[in-house]
Amino acid sequence: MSSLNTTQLTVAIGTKNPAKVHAVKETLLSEPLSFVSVEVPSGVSCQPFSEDETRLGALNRAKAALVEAETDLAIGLEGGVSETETGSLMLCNWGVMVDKKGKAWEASGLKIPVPTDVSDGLLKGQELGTIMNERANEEGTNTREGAVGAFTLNWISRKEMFSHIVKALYGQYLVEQQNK
Ligand SMILES: O=P(O)(O)OP(=O)(O)OP(=O)(O)OC[C@H]1O[C@@H](n2cnc3c(O)ncnc32)[C@H](O)[C@@H]1O
Ligand SMILES: [Mg+2]
Repeated sequence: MSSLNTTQLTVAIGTKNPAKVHAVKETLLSEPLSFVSVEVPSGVSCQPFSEDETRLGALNRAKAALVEAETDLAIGLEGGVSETETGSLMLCNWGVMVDKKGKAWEASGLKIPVPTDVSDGLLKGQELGTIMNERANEEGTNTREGAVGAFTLNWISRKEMFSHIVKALYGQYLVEQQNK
């Protein structure tokens, strides 16, 4: 595992959701980076319903956060669902990192089937966050363990899942710095 061999860089995170913010900060803790989190629009629907829409949401967040916070780099993370060929739903998650020169690095994360009782609600137009809160009988599950936590009995948390994406983004960024 390599590190960034340069002076301190600033990184914007395009959300205030702690599950995402902590995923970025904790994963990149040892790097010469400082972070700022900013609330930005995803530019897609509240409940993205395809890989492409989820990926675009992550890209839009990254671009908007870079402009808003005027940082060297920015990261956008977005959660959604995608439909399989047989009509069932999968949780899907995307991340995009951008720099000031307009370069972008992207990665998708874990995909896991959505149980039918949850997908029934999604297909009726309900948001995943709302369904998961009702199921758990508490608010804000999307800021903690998330749906992926509920579907795996917390063997994988939302933060951990996004952390994997952040590693993939940052690793690709480092490869490009090395090849310069
Ligand atoms: O504040 P932001 O960054 O928007 O955080 P969010 O939890 O709303 O996250 P997304 O916008 O990326 O997620 C899109 C939708 O999918 C829901 N969602 C996605 N993944 C989820 C998860 O693991 N647990 C609960 N809800 C999730 C979420 O509530 C939104 O309705
Ligand atoms: Mg959201």
